[in-house]
Amino acid sequence: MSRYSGTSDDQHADEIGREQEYVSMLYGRLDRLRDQAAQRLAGELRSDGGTQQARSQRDSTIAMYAEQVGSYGAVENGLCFGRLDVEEGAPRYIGRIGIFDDEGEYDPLLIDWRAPAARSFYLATAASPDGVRRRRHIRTRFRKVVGINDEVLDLDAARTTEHEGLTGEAALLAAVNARRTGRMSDIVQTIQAEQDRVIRAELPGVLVVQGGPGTGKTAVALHRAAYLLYTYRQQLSTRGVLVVGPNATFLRYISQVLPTLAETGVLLRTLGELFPGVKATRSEPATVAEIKGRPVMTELLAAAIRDRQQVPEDGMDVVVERDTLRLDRQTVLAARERARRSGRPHNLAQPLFDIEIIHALARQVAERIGADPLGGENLLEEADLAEIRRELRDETGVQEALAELWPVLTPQQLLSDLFGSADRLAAAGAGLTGDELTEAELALLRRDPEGGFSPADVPLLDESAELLGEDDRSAQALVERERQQLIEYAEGALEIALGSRSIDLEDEAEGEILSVTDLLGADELAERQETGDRLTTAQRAAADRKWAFGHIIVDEAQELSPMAWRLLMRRCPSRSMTVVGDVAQTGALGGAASWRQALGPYVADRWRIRELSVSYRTPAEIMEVAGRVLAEIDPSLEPPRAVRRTGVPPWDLRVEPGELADRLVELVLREAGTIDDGRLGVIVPEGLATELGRAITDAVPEAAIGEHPELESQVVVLTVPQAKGLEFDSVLVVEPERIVAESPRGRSDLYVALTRATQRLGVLHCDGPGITGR
Ligand SMILES: Nc1ncnc2c1ncn2[C@@H]1O[C@H](COP(=O)(O)OP(=O)(O)OP(=O)(O)O)[C@@H](O)[C@H]1O
Repeated sequence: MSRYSGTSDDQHADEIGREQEYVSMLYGRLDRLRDQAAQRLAGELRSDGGTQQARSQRDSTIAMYAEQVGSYGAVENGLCFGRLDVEEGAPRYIGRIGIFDDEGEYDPLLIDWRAPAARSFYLATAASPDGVRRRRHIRTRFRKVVGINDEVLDLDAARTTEHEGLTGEAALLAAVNARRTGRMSDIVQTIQAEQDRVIRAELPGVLVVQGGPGTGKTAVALHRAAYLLYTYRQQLSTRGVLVVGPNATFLRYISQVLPTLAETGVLLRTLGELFPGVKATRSEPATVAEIKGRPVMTELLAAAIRDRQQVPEDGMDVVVERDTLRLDRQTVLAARERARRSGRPHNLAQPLFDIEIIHALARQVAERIGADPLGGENLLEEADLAEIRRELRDETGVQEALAELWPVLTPQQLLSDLFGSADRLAAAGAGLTGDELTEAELALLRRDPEGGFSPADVPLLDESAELLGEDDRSAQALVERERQQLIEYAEGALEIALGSRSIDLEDEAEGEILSVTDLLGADELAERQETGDRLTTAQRAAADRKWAFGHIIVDEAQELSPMAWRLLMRRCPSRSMTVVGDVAQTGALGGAASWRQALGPYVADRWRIRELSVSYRTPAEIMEVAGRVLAEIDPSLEPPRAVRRTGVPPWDLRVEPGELADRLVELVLREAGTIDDGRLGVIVPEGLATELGRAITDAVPEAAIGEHPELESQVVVLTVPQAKGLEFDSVLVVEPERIVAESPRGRSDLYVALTRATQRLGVLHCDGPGITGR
């Protein structure tokens, strides 16, 4: 399909020289743009805000310039990476951002890779050149052009191609063979056609991107976020984009990609971070997490809430001053029915319950103190009754009774109380059938109330918040009080102003009130307003449980439980989502067996799927080994096609159990020596992680181990759940059979472990036949 143009060394050097001139000119423009933005930012920061409205505008201007300064800095490396020579018109230079000539006709000097005019850079082929004669990849280091690769698109070349379907083959192979750094890089220079179609798919609806390991799902998902923000900026800048990843280590691994694409406003979160105010770090067995992920949990939580709406068998006494009032069972039952019938969530129905109980108690008091000694009607009037009710509300005994019968609950309280008590669990689970949740499973949920929450608790907290209803009356009351204060202030000032001027209040009052409040705006109210305004969309979204995102991207989505999907769907009422994963790599017990099963409850069959078929990470030699494991998981699944061979076959080494640690250390040292400044991943069974980690750090002190290993270290020791989504130049897999035995979905975990290497794979095992065949 393509051919590299044959040029002499001199011609090549000339070409590089010419491109250098152009690229230098672009960097000059970039510097000017950055300086301008920095100056404007400094100017805005120096100016005082003026009116409240002006301050708010100034804040968004400051945020805009600050973002511009940041993104002009972030695109420094590889600013311009491509050039298209077309049949008609001047060559088009393609880069990370768009830059225009600010003199004359305002021509594009550099076209943003996301713009329609850049698209043929990724799609044009010899068979379908789309007006393109030549595609050039420009390689730069810092600001220096260090190489160019040309493809001339003509049909003759199409017949001689080796790697069918690849665009920018030389640049692509250079990228996939490059040493890893411990941080994911962007792929903007070498996006392939099947990936481009995913990245540029339209915004609405749920798009599933299914693909085997190393097919670029994560890379594509992040580039799609950048593309959507560019193309639908208006729509998405106010609602924001959320990217959900499997764990904190993975999010750190991908965190550089969007900034280098000049996008800083995307919120990256694990599922465990999606309930503001809760840090879900508690660990728990996979079996417990699986139970918590089942849809039946909604019923369990609803029952747990109903169980908190108490009706004492024998009624209860309420001590008020020196008197004892009686709440009989019937009265409490009637109050509960009333409150439940309102259909409001628990916390919002509480005031109704409260009113019923207070009325019943007030009637008792009235009967005692207002009874007519002559046997006539009660002597108290409605105003007296109202006073009695007011006083009752302030009584500690009444408040305690109300809190016992119908407590206002936070989601955290509800869950801690439920899981902390066998009795509460039994009461909540009483109405469920054994098919939904067995007694033994229910008992597994029991835990120490101390110790915080686990990631699998987060969807349950969210569900509880929905079922309980958030009692934002106090927040609303505060806002209302502030508003009233503002009006009173303004009215007071207006009176003074009016006293000294004779104007017609009818005509002028409204405008006058505004200007007076403006004058008073430098007080604390305005300050509070200012802090609110300065938050970015991502920050506001992170702090707000009910935030509705404009688009959600879910990576490693196969791991999500049904309860996790419920949470995400709540955060995305528009159902504009990109769901990225591989059902063959599902590790979590409660994860998806199919996309239909995961998404069906929310969008029925209104979702579309795109498949990625080429693995850019895993070389053919390693893919053959991994493919055999995949066939054991499901013979109908096809492994992705590897983009290259490395000529380095994967190997097995059988060792005696007593010498595993020593031999592993030897191999770590050997492998580290073969990959220069690349990265070595050692993937171990969970049960051996501490012991082997210690043996390795004794020999290589800078090796990274533990719960959040530093991926930039040359040697990193991890378990399979930690290694998900990551990659290393060389990988050592230790005791594969133990990895299989230990994990809930054994073979899938082994498949993940075997597909983490970009170059070299070795397997160490104590028993069994080995898995690489060498
Ligand atoms: N078009 C491309 N050009 C250059 N490199 C690419 C391209 N596509 C993918 N890669 C590289 O391939 C590697 C694997 O990509 P990525 O991690 O996105 O795959 P994945 O499908 O998410 O894998 P997994 O399912 O194993 O997590 C990354 O190093 C990525 O940069």
